[in-house]
Amino acid sequence: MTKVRVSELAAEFGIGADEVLGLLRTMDITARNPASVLTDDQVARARVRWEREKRNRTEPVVAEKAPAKKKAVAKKAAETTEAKPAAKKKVAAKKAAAAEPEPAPDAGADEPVKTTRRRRAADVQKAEEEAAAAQAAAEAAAAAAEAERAEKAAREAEEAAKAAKLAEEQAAARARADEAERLRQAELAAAREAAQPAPSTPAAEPPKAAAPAARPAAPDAPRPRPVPPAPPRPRPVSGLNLPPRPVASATPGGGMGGGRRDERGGSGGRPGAPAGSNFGPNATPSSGPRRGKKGKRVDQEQVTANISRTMRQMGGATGKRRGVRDDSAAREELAAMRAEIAAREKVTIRVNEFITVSELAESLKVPATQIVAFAFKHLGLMVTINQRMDFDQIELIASEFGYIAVREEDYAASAEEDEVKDAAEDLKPRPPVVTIMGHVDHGKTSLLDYIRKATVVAGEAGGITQHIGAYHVSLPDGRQITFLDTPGHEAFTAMRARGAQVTDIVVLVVAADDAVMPQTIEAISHAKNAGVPIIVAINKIDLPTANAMKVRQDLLQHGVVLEDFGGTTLASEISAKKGTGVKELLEQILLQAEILDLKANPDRRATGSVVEAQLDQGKGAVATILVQNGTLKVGDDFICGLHSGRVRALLDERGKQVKEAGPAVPVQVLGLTGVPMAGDQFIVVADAQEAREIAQRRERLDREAKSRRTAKGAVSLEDFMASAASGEKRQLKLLIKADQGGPAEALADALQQLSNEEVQVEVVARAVGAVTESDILLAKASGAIIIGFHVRPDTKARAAADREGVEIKLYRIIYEAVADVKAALEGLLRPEEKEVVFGEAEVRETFKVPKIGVIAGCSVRSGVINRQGRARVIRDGIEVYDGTIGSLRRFKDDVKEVKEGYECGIGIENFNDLKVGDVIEVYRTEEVARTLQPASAG
Ligand SMILES: Nc1nc2c(ncn2[C@@H]2O[C@H](COP(=O)(O)OP(=O)(O)OP(=O)(O)O)[C@@H](O)[C@H]2O)c(=O)[nH]1
Repeated sequence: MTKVRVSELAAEFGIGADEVLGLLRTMDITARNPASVLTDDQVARARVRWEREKRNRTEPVVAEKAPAKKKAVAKKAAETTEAKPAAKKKVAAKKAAAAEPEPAPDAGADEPVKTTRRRRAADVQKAEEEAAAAQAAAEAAAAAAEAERAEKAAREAEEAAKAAKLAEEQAAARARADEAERLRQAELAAAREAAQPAPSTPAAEPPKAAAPAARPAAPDAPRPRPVPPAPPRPRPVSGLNLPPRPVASATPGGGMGGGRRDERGGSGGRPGAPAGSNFGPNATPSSGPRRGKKGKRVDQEQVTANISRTMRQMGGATGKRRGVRDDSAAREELAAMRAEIAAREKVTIRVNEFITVSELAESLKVPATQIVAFAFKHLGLMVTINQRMDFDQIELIASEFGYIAVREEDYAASAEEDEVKDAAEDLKPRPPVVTIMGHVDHGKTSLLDYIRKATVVAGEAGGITQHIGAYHVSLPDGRQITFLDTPGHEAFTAMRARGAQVTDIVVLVVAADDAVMPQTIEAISHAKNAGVPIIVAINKIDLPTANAMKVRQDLLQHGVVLEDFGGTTLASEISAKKGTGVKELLEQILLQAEILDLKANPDRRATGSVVEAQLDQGKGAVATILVQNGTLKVGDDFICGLHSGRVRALLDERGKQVKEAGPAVPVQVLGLTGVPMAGDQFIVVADAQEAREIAQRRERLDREAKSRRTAKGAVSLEDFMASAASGEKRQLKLLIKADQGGPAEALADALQQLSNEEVQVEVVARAVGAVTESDILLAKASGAIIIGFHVRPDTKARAAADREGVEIKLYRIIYEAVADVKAALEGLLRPEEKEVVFGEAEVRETFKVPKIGVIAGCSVRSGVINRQGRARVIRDGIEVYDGTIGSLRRFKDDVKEVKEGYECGIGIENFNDLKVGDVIEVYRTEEVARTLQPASAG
């Protein structure tokens, strides 16, 4: 970890250390003084925040320029009218007042004005009352003359408009739209003014803060007599928080600007366009229900709505007198806007939050390595190619590469379902939902297993037998906790990526004989980003090398302040192996849950999230749903991701049928029309027809979104050869998985060295472990081929590879892998040896048979175990032996084959190290004549 002090960060940002300390405070990062040392994670977060802060700071500056310009225009208009008869001057002053942007505190209001405003604040109430009285009295007197005056004022306003013509021409098309609206407001204001009493009352005196633009028109010019110094703006309007009409007239483009003001970095911005739409009280309302917190993202609908509103406004303001000229102005305006939208569309990328670096790279059409380098250099973030990023980071990176990132909702799910708010009295306490995270081998699985076994209530038939991705346990006192049985951050982020925030508490497992490791840090930042409290489980304290204090101190370095150090994070010292301290850990979880005051309403239609889903040969599509609110019952119609259905049956984690499941209870749901994705929302609806319609709509939206994405197809070595033969310069991307780190590196090096001027080998990722589904997805996204060395794909990965068309090449000798890739590079691929897997059996028990060796009592998981085939033994996804079957028996009989679902005894020739849990895969190899396939498109 590099040490970065606050003062160094301040120097890097070019601001004071105090300011950095302030920034850190807003991010809940404790740093006492400029010499305080920050962790890498904190530095990275501070950089991201500062980048955002910097942008926010620069935007108002740009915005302020426009008001200044407007002010000048208004002043000019006022000055022009100054020379004209006095009656006109009044209108000009009025107009100038109307044209003056709202002197919002951030719009650069000068200090005296502020002081005046403060001084007057106390008088406001009184003045208001007086003004109201005066206005009421005057209204009666002025009513008769009102119509005549209004007409006159309208004529004057037209004159004023002519006077402002010069200014209008200088302004851009947008300014013209503003002007039209301003004119309309001027007419209204003039009419209103006509109804006001002529003499100034204390209340009628315009406050300087409210109408500063009136001043340039008034000060030195001798006031022409016939017209009394009529108040440009009546005080009641400005003094109170009433809808500030004249100010509103100053920024009719606020709405327009709302849709256009995202021109960060100047993209698409036109000179003279009033960028000032992000100031003034009406700027925000006019920007509509914008998603996201910053309100500066492009919103196509918003822009379109603004165009039509501008058209309406222009039509309303022009009337017959200005019809012809403004019609063409409107057309011009519209054409300019359309061009602008089209230009912006070109640099707009639509992304789902939490897309991976490689997906982002694909959208930005740059190599992923550039993004990795940029994130490291400028944001201080160490990202890997398949790491997911949050929207702020995506937005920053996209803007660096000249794109505007727009958040794309998955299937606009929320808009469709009516959000029923629960009354406080309907809410009842619910169990907490816990996810266990931590570094590899720190003991997550062991802890989950121990809890699962230890907390099974005595007498519960069979205990927890099914792995359904989640289970809930009852403590002796009846309190319950739900555990998501998918340890690791991937499941957590994958669910968050789809908008499902199901976890209430994260248990962070750190091995006491190790230290805080990269994945521990990652887990901390995942939990913090999601705003989920952490409980630390310091594991393996039974080991003599355990040093719990070191773990505590390490965690402090990473912003996790345990209770012992005066923080709020709870921690337990446990041994997942022996069960020591696990009870205390569960107590802490329940304590934390009490603090969180978790509640849900069980008496409503259920909503939940998909934890896991798969296609079961017997049951069809099956999904584990964690009910988040309401109660799910058999027979309920529902919509789930892109699918709909009716609950046919509900199964709990013991495989038992249940009739219903309440909040925070996980259940397996049967009756889906398709397999949803983890994190998909599950919503019970009143009407089956409605569910089907929503599902169809979502499917269409999903298809559209998919086709928008520039998906790259999967490649195979054959494809690569074909294109190599056609003479294209190509890149062969590889994803390497090996049983150990050393061979992975060695293989990567050896393969990369095959690159030459015409062809290049790029290793997109190398890692240790079995080939998993996420490897397939990464390979698909980056157009890579998977090279497995001494590892096997699991069943899910194999299915995914078939589905996605990703090629997996498995090797046991580095030389063979290198030779194959080399042959592919040279366009000389040897006939392919294709492997056909007959079936898989899982070892349930082992027996030592004298003179024969170890026989494994197995259950055939899939396919057929065939005596003729070769057998390989797989332990934890890693191949440990490859040989032939020595004996295959069912009961006492030797058999040729055993089918799925049956039990049998298997002996492997010359291999006695079979263990419970091993998988025996039986296969045969075939030599297949190589065919060149056309490149498949995604
Ligand atoms: N001595 C001791 N060993 C433990 C304890 N908890 C886990 N282990 C061992 O640590 C190793 C890793 O434990 P796992 O539970 O598989 O760790 P994990 O974090 O789930 O690992 P991954 O699934 O690979 O991420 C296993 O060999 C466990 O037996 C413990 O409390 N004490």
